[in-house]
Amino acid sequence: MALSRGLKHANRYRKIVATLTRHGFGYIIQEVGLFHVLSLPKRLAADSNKKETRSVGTRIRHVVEELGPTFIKLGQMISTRKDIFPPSIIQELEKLQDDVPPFPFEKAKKMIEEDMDTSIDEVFSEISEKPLAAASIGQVHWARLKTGEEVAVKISRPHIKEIVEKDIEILRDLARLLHQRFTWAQFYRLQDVIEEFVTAIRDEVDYFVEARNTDKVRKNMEKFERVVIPEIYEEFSTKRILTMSFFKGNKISELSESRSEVKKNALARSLADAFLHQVLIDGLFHSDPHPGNIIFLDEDRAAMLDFGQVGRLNKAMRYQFVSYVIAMTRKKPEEVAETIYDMAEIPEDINHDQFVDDVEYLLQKYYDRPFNQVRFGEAINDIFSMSHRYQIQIYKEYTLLAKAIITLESLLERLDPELSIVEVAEPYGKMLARDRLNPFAWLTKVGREGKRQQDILTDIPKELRDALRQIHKGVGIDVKIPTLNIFLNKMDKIVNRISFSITLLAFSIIMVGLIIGSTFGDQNSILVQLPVIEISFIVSFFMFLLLIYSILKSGRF
Ligand SMILES: Nc1ncnc2c1ncn2[C@@H]1O[C@H](COP(=O)(O)OP(=O)(O)OP(=O)(O)O)[C@@H](O)[C@H]1O
Repeated sequence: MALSRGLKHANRYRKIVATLTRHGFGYIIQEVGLFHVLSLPKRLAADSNKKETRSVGTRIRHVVEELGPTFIKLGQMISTRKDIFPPSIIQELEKLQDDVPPFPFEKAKKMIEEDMDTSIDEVFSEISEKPLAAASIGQVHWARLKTGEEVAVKISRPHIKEIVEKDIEILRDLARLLHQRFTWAQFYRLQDVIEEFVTAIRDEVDYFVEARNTDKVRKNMEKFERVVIPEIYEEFSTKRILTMSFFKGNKISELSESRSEVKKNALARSLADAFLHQVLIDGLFHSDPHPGNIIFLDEDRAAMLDFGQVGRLNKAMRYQFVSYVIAMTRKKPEEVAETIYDMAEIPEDINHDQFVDDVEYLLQKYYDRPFNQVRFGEAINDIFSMSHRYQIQIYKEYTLLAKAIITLESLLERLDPELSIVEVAEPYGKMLARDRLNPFAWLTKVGREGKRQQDILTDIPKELRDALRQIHKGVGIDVKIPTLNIFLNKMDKIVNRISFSITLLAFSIIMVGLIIGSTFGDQNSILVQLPVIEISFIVSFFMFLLLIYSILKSGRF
């Protein structure tokens, strides 16, 4: 299969192989047999044995820089996987910039006219020929709509989709070959990394995805006055063109002199607040809040840009993550390990005791410091990286979140070094815990589940009863069964009793919820509320057992 694809994209393959070889990775190409398959010149094979003095990280960076957008994006993604890759490689890949030379305005104009099916003057009354920024996937131009609004127009690089798709095929082949031949490729889960990357980059080259994400986040954040999200102009957006409201303001580097400490502190808090709301309440968050994606507007407002890549966490995952954070702040290694198990795929033969020891060792680093003085993202990530050594595969939603927290924290630190993201998170964590305890949420859930069980329990026997009644009446069958009537009546009773027990169970759970909800209410910190959740389940469970016991004991079944 690799061979046919190799031939299909032979030129691109040759370019990739030649670049890898030039930077000292020829031995890998030789090992997977590509020299032979691509009939590469002998000179390249000779090059592959050259002695290298540069570090592996530097050479990987040079390779991806030379191979263009797809590889630069891959390098950037790898640089965020501190849980998997060694620091020497991460540090080099973090240097990857994607300000690349812009493509000519004429090409941008052509794409706008093709996609809008009209002349550019019909869409914009003004558009700057020089882009505001040019990145590996696209570039951004300032423009004014005919209706007068200022907009930012993001236009993708010509043929970027085709380039990316071709590279994806090659990358998948290479990852598979490497996985077959090298244990390091298995250890770093290269094939999984590539698949994750494929999903991410396909989203990035399709601006409809970014438009949808931006729109959702904007709606979720409507109440936030201090953090704003661009409005998308759908009628002027396509897969290759994204038109959104333009924000005039400063980047963080331009901010330092012009604003007071108080304003900067307020900005830091608003940004942290907005981000944590996205993570813990909405479950849809900006996955890369780096300085280029934040524009500081008037006084104490900021805009968040670029929702090409977002993170998603469902309610259960949000709760898991909060539990993990709480276990860390409590500095309880055993609890941290248990919560990690809920956030990852774990090998069956994991050495639990040793893992807990290692967690404890890492937590030691933070023992003598209050948590508000700890770089929280780094702390989360330290444990994720150590987990990888135990072949624990943390789900990507959490690693993406850890990376986003690290990125945001380093930005916030420049605005307000005293701000603790954990402190800002506490009310949201409480809200999440309270939501779990909320008897009305339980009521809906239990009601829904109870109804489902009841339907199953009543439907199946009903069908059975109907069938038996048909037999009893002798429809189509000539046999009468005298005892069947007694059996059918008994069955009706069983069904009624089961329905009754489910109703009773639902009721008991709701009662426990109400009691606990009203007892603990608001006053307690989330740290106290969590065991309450466990207790409530235990109490419900015992009430259920009691119920079953009393039903059985009554002997009426
Ligand atoms: N709505 C906007 N208002 C003002 N400036 C904007 C807007 N959108 C983008 N920009 C400018 O363009 C730059 C690049 O935008 P954006 O990050 O969305 O592009 P990108 O192609 O996704 O880049 P990257 O791949 O680096 O994330 C921003 O840093 C900002 O300077």
